[in-house]
Amino acid sequence: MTSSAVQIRNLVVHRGGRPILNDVELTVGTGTVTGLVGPSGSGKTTLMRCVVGVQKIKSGQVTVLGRPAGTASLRREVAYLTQSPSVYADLTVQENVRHFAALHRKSKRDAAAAIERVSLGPQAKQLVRTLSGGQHTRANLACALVAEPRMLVLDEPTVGQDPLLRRELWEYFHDLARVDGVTILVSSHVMDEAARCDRILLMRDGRIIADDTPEKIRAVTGTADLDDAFLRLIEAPRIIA
Ligand SMILES: Nc1ncnc2c1ncn2[C@@H]1O[C@H](COP(=O)(O)OP(=O)(O)OP(=O)(O)O)[C@@H](O)[C@H]1O
Repeated sequence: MTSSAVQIRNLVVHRGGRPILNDVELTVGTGTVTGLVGPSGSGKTTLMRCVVGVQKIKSGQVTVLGRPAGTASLRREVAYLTQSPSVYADLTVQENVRHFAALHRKSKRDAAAAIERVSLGPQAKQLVRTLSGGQHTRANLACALVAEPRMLVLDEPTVGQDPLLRRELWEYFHDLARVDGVTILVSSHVMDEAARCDRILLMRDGRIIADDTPEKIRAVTGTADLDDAFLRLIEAPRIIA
């Protein structure tokens, strides 16, 4: 039986007095990898913040793993990787990951495994502030992974990563989904990454304007290339409600 990890109904969010999400409806199946794409400012981060439960909403419902988003018990089950890394700059990678491991009652071995997962073994004893941008993001990811969350919400996790690491991270995300049933919601600006998702949500002006598999999105727009497909959808005449 496929259950849903996320259910969003009639979600409206205003920020700075302006509507940012407009009546978003969404169901995300458990153990799937869903990609969130769309122009800068279209509302991807805001939608992810709603799922994590850190965004004030104007109206609607957001249910995550059967509970209202933001419920205290979800903090251990939903990990959120933001665009601004939240690891401690003056601690080493290992100290950071061990700290998050302890918060989630995980062992030092779990911490070491998470560090290996993101290929930071050689930098384990390095202070976070001396890491490169891509390494910094991976240190943050290791801190999220060590909790073994049931849901991972990742805001552009592969920014600054080289192609080999990007591929490894995506393979790992898919393993987590398929093998462990982890639900993954991930934003990206890179279309070849979006193509790796089971399903793509394309946002424009705070609405989901396309929601399908990469193959179907290509077919519907009559293009072989996802970049072109998205441009066609983004540039299509706006629907007047
Ligand atoms: N604190 C805030 N106050 C007012 N407006 C905000 C605030 N945070 C975000 N916004 C606005 O909300 C809109 C959506 O922002 P959001 O960060 O969700 O977009 P995004 O699709 O994730 O963009 P990007 O791809 O550039 O990260 C933008 O127009 C942004 O300027």
